[in-house]
Amino acid sequence: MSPSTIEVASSPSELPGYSVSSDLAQFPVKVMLLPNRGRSYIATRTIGPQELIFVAEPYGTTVCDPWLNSGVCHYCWTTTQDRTTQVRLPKADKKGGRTPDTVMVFCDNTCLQRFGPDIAEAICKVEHNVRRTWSHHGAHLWRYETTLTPKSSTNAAATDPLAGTVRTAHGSTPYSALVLQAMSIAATQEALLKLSDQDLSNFLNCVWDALDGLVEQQESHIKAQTASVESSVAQQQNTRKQCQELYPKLASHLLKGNNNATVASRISDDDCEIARLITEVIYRRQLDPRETSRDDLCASTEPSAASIIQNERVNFADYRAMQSNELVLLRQQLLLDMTEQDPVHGRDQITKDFLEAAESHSQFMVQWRQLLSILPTHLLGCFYLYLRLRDAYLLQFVEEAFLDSPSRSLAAPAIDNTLFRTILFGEVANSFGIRDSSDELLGFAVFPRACFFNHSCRPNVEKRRRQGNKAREMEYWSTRVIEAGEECCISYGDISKGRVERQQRLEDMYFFQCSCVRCLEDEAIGQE
Ligand SMILES: C[S@@+](CC[C@H](N)C(=O)[O-])C[C@H]1O[C@@H](n2cnc3c(N)ncnc32)[C@H](O)[C@@H]1O
Repeated sequence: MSPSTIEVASSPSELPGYSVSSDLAQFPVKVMLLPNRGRSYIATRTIGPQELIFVAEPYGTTVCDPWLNSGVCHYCWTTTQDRTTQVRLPKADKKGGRTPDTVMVFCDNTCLQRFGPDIAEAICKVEHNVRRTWSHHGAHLWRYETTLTPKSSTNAAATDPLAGTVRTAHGSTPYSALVLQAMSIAATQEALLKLSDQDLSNFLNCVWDALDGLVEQQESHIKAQTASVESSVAQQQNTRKQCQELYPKLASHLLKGNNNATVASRISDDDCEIARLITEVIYRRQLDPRETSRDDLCASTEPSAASIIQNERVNFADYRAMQSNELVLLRQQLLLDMTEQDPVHGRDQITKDFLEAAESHSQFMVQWRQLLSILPTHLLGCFYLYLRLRDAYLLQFVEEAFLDSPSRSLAAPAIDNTLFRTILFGEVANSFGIRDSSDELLGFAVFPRACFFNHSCRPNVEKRRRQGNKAREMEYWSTRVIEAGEECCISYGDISKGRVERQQRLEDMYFFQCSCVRCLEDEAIGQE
């Protein structure tokens, strides 16, 4: 068995079906691989000062929580207080129900149409479910298929429904085997830190695949019930209730211990922001026919297909091509966990919660909890976010299955750990903050094709938001003459400090050691 892998290409042209579009070809830059700096934009000709050299459109966006209700447009990020033109979603129930909390605001219907009304509606539904408080109330409604086995069981995989098998490309693997495989790669935090990228990646694939297998097995029972044509009203209600309880129960069971304690609502505003961005990306990908028929399109000789590829707008292949920061983030968080008791993140309390394994009832759960005990708190937070999203999507799936008339809205999205990790760890250190004229952070967005701009503490390119109806896009302007073949760099934030402070900030926030010309010069003359 080999665990799933995340596809990270070293150059976009290595991706199947990925071609730099004619849109990109019009700009005087191209992507090249540079020693120790990865891929970067290089000038293809001499660029004059104050030239527009690149325009990027976002693929995933989110407005920060404090601004949700304030009139910041989810499409163009301008602020409008004109309630006569504003569109606020979700819309109030026509039957006169409670006015729902605003999740998205658009300047007007034009901005909504440009964003995509279906996607906006779907994001609002997901947000509603993501914010649902998890508690153990009513958890008895969820019953595992078989009786849980006692602690002494030696053949957990055969008898414990939570220790079943995971479907992989190479057949079925017991969850317990995946957990043991992860433990054989690293059984302590110190060992984890010493792993090569490849081994750490294998380790993470085992852990995430085991989690996926566990939740998919449980979800499949509910999905099977919704598929049953003869399901009576009573059965439907029961399925809905079971669905409502599945994820709180699983989270409690898998991440905290089966002690019937309340599963605290762990979702924070930050998590909701990222959940909205992930959902937008998932829906944009789902609506993109190239994602499902990319190979067919590439093979087709139809002019229409060829022109889609040629003129393609930013798409999920671009997103997938971004550098994933999963491994560096894990190492950073692990070090943080090991070196300091972090009162801000409540490490002690969370660890205690997660490791409350008093009621371990199977060999598998003992091993699973051992594995959890070495993972950084941050990763456990990612598990929670993942379960939250799967919960929200499952609720939507069940609601749709029982609708009397087919819904006009988008179908509940599908998600697995590979897709989730690609989106989440692609966003980390790759998204751009969106600020207003007074430098207030309004939200953030991922511009996949702009992610090839490397950083320099003496940049020759600056980014500006476009104006008017293109305000969602980002422009990149040269700040001086750039010679043909020269690297085009922006700055990743504040470059006003001394070398040591600048480099420390880049390492903490963006996980790399800056080797820009200014840093090298500063270092050569001993400038701190
Ligand atoms: C947004 S990405 C830029 C594109 C990236 N080079 C790639 O191949 O995908 C940021 C990453 O590029 C590299 N990078 C950017 N600026 C750099 C610099 N000044 N010195 C060294 N590495 C840099 C680091 O690996 C950083 O994590």
